Amino acid sequence: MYYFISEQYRQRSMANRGEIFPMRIRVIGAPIDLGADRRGVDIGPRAIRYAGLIDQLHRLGHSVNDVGNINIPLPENQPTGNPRLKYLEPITNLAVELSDMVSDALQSEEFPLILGGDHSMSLGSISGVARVHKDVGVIWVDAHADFNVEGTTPSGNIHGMILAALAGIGNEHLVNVGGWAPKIDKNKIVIVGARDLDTGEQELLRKHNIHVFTMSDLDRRGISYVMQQAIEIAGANNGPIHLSLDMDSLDPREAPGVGTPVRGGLSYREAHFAMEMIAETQRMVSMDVVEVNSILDRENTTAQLAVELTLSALGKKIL
Ligand SMILES: NC(=[NH2+])NCCC[C@H](N)C(=O)O
Ligand SMILES: [Mn+2]
Ligand SMILES: [Mn+2]
Repeated sequence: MYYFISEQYRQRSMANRGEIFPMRIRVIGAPIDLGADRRGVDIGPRAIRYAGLIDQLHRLGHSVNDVGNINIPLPENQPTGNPRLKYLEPITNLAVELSDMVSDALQSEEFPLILGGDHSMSLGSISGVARVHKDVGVIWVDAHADFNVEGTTPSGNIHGMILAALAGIGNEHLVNVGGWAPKIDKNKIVIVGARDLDTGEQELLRKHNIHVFTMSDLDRRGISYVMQQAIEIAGANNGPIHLSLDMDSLDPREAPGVGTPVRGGLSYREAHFAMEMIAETQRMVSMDVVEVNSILDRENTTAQLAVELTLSALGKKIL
């Protein structure tokens, strides 16, 4: 079975050598940092644009509609609320707004590219995609699983709970954002690059049989095998795929500008190849790039890498 699919990919990528599939891309900035402890991811969308995102997408042959950033309230002006679910209210408010923006982009036949911000913004982006593509699967590339709930979180930071919420697990306000749940079929969720899971989170992942490819799996099987499997699971029956790229999936030597760095991550080439494989499928319908923390970054390196990886995911090839 998987030989058949890999043969298909091979032929498709051969056929497209040197050409890209031109798309209309709608760029949406979600400079939220309420889901994480470290201030600095709120500059992420600006840093990614500054690193040349729009211009390079144009050069690749795409057309781009950059609608700017969503307004996010400052943490200083917000009550923290429940310490196990910090800033729940403004985070769910943003999710509703972003969800509308993302489904609107898709209805206008534009590809939503959402720039974070911390990973809590994916509650909105993925809800918006799932409203239009009911069968969408998610490839979550991350050092973390973001599968905590109120009772397992070590930090109270909601960015560590978002994937569980999308699968219908956790606090009802997070789970039912927009008035419906679950957003994603948990059998179509795949985590790639995991290496820092909390104890209660591990139990939840096992209990719900979530597909997780850890860094050990990657060492054992290689990025090509892992991504092939990830694409088959998230994109079952040739279905649509959403990619959520947390920049802390990369090794901190490549991506120092993230709030929660963990050693032993994806290499530069592994990350690019993963993106290239997703591009080859031509089934990605939307993408998030999150957790670029400019205060911790070195000369915008992480934002530049975010741009490079986005280009690979959107069709850039070496030859
Ligand atoms: N999107 C992220 N960077 N998440 C980090 C989560 C870290 C930790 N597991 C927590 O729940 O607090
Ligand atoms: Mn994350
Ligand atoms: Mn992470």
